[in-house]
Amino acid sequence: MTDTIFALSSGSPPAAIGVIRISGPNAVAALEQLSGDLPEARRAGVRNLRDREGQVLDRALVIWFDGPRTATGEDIAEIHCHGGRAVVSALETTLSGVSGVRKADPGEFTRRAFANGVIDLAEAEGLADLLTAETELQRRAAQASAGGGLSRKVDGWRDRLLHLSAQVEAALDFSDEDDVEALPPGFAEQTSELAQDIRSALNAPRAERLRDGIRVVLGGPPNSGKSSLFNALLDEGAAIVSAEAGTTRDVIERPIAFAGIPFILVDTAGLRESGAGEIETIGIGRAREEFERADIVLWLGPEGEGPSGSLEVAAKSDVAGYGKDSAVYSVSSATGSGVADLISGLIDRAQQILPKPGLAAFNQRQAQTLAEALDAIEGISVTSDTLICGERLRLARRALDRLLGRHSTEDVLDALFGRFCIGK
Ligand SMILES: Nc1nc2c(ncn2[C@@H]2O[C@H](COP(=O)(O)OP(=O)(O)OP(=O)(O)O)[C@@H](O)[C@H]2O)c(=O)[nH]1
Ligand SMILES: [K+]
Ligand SMILES: [Mg+2]
Repeated sequence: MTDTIFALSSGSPPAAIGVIRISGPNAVAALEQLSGDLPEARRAGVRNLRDREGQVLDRALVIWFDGPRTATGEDIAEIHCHGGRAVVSALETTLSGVSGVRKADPGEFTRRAFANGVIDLAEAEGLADLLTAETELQRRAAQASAGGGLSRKVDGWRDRLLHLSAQVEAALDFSDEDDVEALPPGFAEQTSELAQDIRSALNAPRAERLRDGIRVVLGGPPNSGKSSLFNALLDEGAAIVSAEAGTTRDVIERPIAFAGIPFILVDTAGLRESGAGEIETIGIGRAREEFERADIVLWLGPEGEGPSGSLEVAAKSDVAGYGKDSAVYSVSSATGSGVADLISGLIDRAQQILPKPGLAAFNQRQAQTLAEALDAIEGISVTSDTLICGERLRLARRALDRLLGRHSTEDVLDALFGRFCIGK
């Protein structure tokens, strides 16, 4: 029989309330051992919870849900107790003493939900992202995946593949009669439309872009005002600023959200050909590496001398700076003027790079399986052998099934569910 698992699903104690979740065949019996009797299913009730000696451990709200119409697909019981460390620990000890009941591994509740078909793999991934979401944009994208938006899209493609397969089957059935395996008119078009839809989804930004944030690297010669601008954008004194050329020698990065969009600001050592000491020279090498990794480079140096594609910023606008004609942004970290405009500019750029707000975006793993599906579909042409068409459609469908976790391997599952904390 399946183990019954439990865990503190709320934040770590001490807290006002602690929620202990129990899931599995013995969940309801385990709760009843502590509470003596139970309210009706799906109705909350207040009960004294006792240990095996009959000592009252806490007076708490209890509720239970009969499976399979639950979050895990199993029977679930919940204890909403006082969130003190000792209260929670006494209840956990008592629960551990109930036979067939043990503490849950990280992500085990969600893994059961997946195993019992309550959610598919794409929804589980969305849920993992939702729990780690730190900005509004991350939350909305994760919500869309967790809510099944992405799965519905993939299911739609899968239905279209099934429809195409049916046409191939029909063509094969008739083929002995006149030796012509004619695919119906429209087959080629439907196939290429489907390929086009999947291709455009693949060309859209990946979900990881949202998770990792947009990397904005500040570059320029020593003393061009990079660290000062870095601090002004962060609104804190994270980086050392001084009149001495070569103040910043290492790469400093800080995450920040503008308009709910996650950014990583990166301050670098000023670039110079000579006069730099050993440590600064290493820093300059690192700065150049950062330019390669950057999504956006803000160039504070002389016009046209920055890495290609960088945004020209005229810094120190309160005093004579480089006086760049082509500077898109003119800022003064000393007075703050132009900083808000620069931030809006960063937001605009980020929106072009990131998935559209509220739309579920495919992550790297999902994109990989989508690319396999696309590859199989692209190999189909009207001139191909009908049997080969059928096989390719089947391969494409298998890839989409893997995306949704219908044929997932243990390592994929371990990697995903390991991302969850205990209690989820
Ligand atoms: N007036 C004025 N001075 C500024 C402004 N920004 C920076 N400075 C001054 O310029 C000098 C260099 O500033 P930093 O921010 O350290 O320059 P940096 O580019 O980080 O320099 P390195 O780390 O050495 O490469 C300091 O004395 C700052 O006070 C500004 O907007 N206006
Ligand atoms: K400096
Ligand atoms: Mg600096």
